Amino acid sequence: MIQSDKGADPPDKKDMKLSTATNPQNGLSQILRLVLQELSLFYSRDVNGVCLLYDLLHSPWLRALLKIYDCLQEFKEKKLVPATPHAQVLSCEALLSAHDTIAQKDFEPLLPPLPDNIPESEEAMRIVCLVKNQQPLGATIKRHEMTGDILVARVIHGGLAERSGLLYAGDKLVEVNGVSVEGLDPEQVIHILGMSRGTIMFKVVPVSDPPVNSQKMVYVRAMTEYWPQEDPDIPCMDAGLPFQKGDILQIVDQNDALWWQARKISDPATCAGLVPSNHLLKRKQREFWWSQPYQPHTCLKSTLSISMEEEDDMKIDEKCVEADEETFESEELSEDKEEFVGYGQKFFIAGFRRSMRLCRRKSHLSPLHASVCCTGGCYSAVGAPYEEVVRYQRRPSDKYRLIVLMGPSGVGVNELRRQLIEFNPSHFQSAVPHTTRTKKSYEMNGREYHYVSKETFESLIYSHRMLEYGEYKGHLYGTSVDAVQTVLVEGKICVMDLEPQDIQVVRTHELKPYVIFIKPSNMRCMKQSRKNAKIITDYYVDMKFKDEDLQEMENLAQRMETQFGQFFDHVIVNDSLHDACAQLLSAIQKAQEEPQWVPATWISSDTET
Ligand SMILES: Nc1ncnc2c1ncn2[C@@H]1O[C@H](COP(=O)(O)OP(=O)(O)OP(=O)(O)O)[C@@H](O)[C@H]1O
Repeated sequence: MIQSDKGADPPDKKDMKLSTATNPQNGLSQILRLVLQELSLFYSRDVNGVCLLYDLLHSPWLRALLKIYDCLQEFKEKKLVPATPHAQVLSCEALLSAHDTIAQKDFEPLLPPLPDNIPESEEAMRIVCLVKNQQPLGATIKRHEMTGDILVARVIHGGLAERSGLLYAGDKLVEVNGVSVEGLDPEQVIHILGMSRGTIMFKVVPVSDPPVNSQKMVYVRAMTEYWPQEDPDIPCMDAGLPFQKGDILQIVDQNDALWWQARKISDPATCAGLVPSNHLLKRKQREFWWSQPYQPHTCLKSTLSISMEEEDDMKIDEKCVEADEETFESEELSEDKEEFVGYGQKFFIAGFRRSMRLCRRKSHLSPLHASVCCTGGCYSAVGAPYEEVVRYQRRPSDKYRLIVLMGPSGVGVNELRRQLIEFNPSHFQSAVPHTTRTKKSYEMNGREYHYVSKETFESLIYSHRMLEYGEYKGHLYGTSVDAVQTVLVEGKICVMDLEPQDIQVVRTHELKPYVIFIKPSNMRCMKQSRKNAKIITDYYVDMKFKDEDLQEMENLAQRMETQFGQFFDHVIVNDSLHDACAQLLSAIQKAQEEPQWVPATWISSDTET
């Protein structure tokens, strides 16, 4: 304890030396020495508290501490050198030799030698303990048809069993939690497993050649949907992976010819699930197709172009009858009058002929057209169920990807396209369509249309150079690949609208289309947002949308999504025009600048050329 002692001797000079004996550069000792000197002047005068402070600073423990401090300081300033010149080499060698001694040591338990009289049929067993948590074990079992053995049928990628690295497809199950599975049905074994809590112990006879998955990862786009709950053939319903049209799947295992293992890229953390192989799904599609009542050309094209064409005719008549006074005042659109919507703008925009889409839908389907279109329309019924895809990032030197807009008539495809081009005409452009009708006095070849003969037009169709076309009032109209290429070669983004059944024609490595589906929002919102919008038909302009028109638009949008949803890269709901435009701009930018999934054939074709 440190105490103040008024009767203590006055400070003597020897003590001071102790402090000065320390390194003169040592600031701490120097300060202490000066403080003590100062205090000593007041010591004899017994100024309040001075004795206490003096004794404190003069105490032996403080001086001892200072001594230690000084020694350390001295030691710090000395440069340390190894005891021997080869100390570093020696220490390295010592470390390596320690490592070798430990590494050579056999840590396996010493087992007694095997007895000589083991029967040859005796099988090696493996005991596997898995701790069951919330997730499934990730393995399926089956009974061997001949022997009745219970075997591990497959181990699901990313599941508990696979992560343990101890269970393989083909392993024979002998016991589960000490219960022999001999003679049991797989369902009974599943029941035992279901009742188990915590750690589950399997006794298995390991398969002689554990399967090795050497296949490369493949990514596919699902061209159809699949619901394991509705598939009586799936080996294990719980292990099934449901998917919808357009989902991108990572195929992680194709060892089984019938059932692959896959994961959705939108959900990479989950363990894989069972999906039918390409071959099996194709067979299922075919069986389903044949089981349906006969419908000549079930594709959307036929319903739109033949039956809907007639429906549309009727509806237009009805609309004429039901139209209110305001509508009756609208003028009939003569062929010569403002045929091009493009003329009303600040500058001329090609490819915006009034009712261009309507004319395509209402056109009488020529036999030529019917024969070509059906391949695309019927494709989804029995086409490839999976399409291999790869990530594609457009390089700055590459041409822009073609932007395709599609949606039910009246949803606003043309409005959005027009707004986009008006927003930046030097960046976005439409392709100039072809026609077989004669040029009018105010038109220019290559501006409104490319005016060609019927023979030329038909040869373009037969050589697959027409992306879409239709017949209207005896004339052919359409957009060619070359017209689109002209825009792309100029370094601009070509934006075109297309009927869904023509989609296969544009899906080429040459154009690498990015398809945006424009969708109506719900009826309530549509009624509100289309309050002042006008339907443009080839009979009347300025006719308001009626509830039936909006309902028809919604129904058609649903049919398009059901039948062609797998081809849509992006979906925009056109409720507020301003928001839809903003979304369109951002989607187009992403399509051109960010990596996207595209058919693998588009990229391999690139390398070939
Ligand atoms: N979000 C919207 N809000 C209000 N009106 C809209 C909206 N989108 C489009 N419209 C209007 O709806 C009408 C039909 O649009 P548009 O002509 O673009 O349809 P479309 O999809 O091209 O169909 P079609 O090819 O049959 O003409 C136009 O008058 C357009 O201005």
